[in-house]
Amino acid sequence: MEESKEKNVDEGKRVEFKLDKVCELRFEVENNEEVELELKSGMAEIFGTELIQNKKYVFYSGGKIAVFTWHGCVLELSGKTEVAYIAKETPMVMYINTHAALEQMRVKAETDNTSGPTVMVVGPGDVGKSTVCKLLVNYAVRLGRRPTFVDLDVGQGQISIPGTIGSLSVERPADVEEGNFSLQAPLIYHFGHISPSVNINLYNCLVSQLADIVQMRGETNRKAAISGVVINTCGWVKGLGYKAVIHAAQAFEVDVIIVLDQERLHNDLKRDLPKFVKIVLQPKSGGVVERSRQHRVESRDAKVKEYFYGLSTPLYPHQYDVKFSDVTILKIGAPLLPDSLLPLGMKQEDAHLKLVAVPPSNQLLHHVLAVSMALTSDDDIVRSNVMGFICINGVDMEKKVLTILAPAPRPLPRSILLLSDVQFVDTH
Ligand SMILES: Nc1ncnc2c1ncn2[C@@H]1O[C@H](COP(=O)(O)OP(=O)(O)OP(=O)(O)O)[C@@H](O)[C@H]1O
Repeated sequence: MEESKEKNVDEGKRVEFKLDKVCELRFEVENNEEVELELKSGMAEIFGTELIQNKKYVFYSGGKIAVFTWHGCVLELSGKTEVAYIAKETPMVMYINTHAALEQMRVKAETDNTSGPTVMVVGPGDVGKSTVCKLLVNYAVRLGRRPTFVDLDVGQGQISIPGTIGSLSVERPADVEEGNFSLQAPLIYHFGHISPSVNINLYNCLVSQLADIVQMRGETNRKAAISGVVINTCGWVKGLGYKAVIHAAQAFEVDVIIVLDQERLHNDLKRDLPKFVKIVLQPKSGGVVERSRQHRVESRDAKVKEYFYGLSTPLYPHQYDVKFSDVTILKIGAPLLPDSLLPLGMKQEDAHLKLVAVPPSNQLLHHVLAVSMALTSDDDIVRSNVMGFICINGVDMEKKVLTILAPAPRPLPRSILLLSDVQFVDTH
C-alpha cells in the first residue's frame, strides 16, 4: 500500500497536509490529548459526514480518524497525534459503489411499492464494520433518505451503552467530532453482557424482537421502508457466533450482506443462506486500527460516561436516593441446572430467559441498571425495550436506600430495573 511519510504533529505546531483526490489523512489522537482539525480548502468527509471549511473540529484521546477527499483538499492538524499520514489506497471507491447499488434498490422500491434494502455488515473484530455502516447510513441520509440503523454489537455498539442492542431512525449525518448519530427516540433492548456468548438464547431472542419492531415500523412509515435498514454486528463469527449471524440475517430478512475481510465467512454464508441474499466480500481499510483489550475496556467506559455526562456537549446527571421498596431489581437468566434436575417439562432454554430477583446488596455498587419500559411484572419484561439507564453510586443496607446516578431528575419513571454486568465508577 502506498502511503505518504508520517508527519509528527506536536503540541503548539500546526501541520498542513495536501491531499490529492481519492486519498485520506489518517491520524490517531494521543492518550489524554486533543487534536484540532481544520479543512482549509477543497472538500473532505469523515466516515461519510462532510466537513465545513474553516471550522475547527476537536478530537479526543484515543480517537482514530480518517479524513477522506474525493476531489482533493488541504487540511491542518494541531495538537498531539500518535500517527498522522496520508494514504493513497483506500477501499472507498468500492464502498461508494455498494452505496450506489443500495440506492438503486431504494429507487426500485419506490417505483415498485416495495421495501428498500436491508443490509448487514459482518466480519471479525476490528475490520471496520461500524465504520462501513456509518458510511452507508451517512451517504443514504445525504441523499435525503431516512434509513434505520440497527446495532447488534453488544460490546462496542454505537447507539447506546455496552450490553444493549438497538435501532435508530437516522435523519442527519453523524456528528463529526462525536461520531454518533443524533439519538432521537432510539429503541433499545437490554442484554446485560458485553458478549452474546454469555446468554446466546437471550441475545437471539432480543434480535428477533428488535427485527419484528423494525419491520413493523417499515409497514407504517413509507419513507423508512424505502430507505431500508443498515445492520452492524458483533465481531464474533465462529461457532455460536456464526449461528447468531445466520439468525440475525433470517430475523431481519436481509437482502445484502457485506462480509469484510474474511473469505471463509463469505463462503460459509453463501453456503448457508438462500440464493436471493446477495453476499459480497469486501476488503477492510488499511486504516482500521486494531484495538487492544485495554482500549476496548476504555472505550466501553467512555460510552457509559458519555451517556451520563455527554461528550462535547456536557450533560448534567442527577444523583438521588431510592428506597429498596420502591424498585424491583431483576436479572435475566437463571443458572443452568443439569437436565436431570430440571422440573418436568422445563427446557434449558427457558432458564436463559428466566427473570431472577436480585436482592439489594453492596454487590450492586457501580453496576449499570436498565430502566425497563414494563409497567408491571405481568408485562413481557424480557422483550420490553428500555427507557434508559441508571448507575448505582451507593448502597445503604441500614437505611435500605440506593443512591443512583440518573440522566433525569427524580422520580424514577419506572420501577422495574434490570441488572447489567456493565459497571461504571462515577469519579465526578
Ligand atoms: N480508514 C480509517 N483510517 C483510520 N482509522 C479508521 C479507519 N476506518 C476505521 N478506523 C478506526 O478503526 C477503529 C475500528 O473500526 P470499527 O469500529 O469500524 O471496527 P469494527 O470492525 O466495527 O470493530 P468491532 O468488531 O470491535 O466493533 C475505529 O476506531 C475507527 O475509527
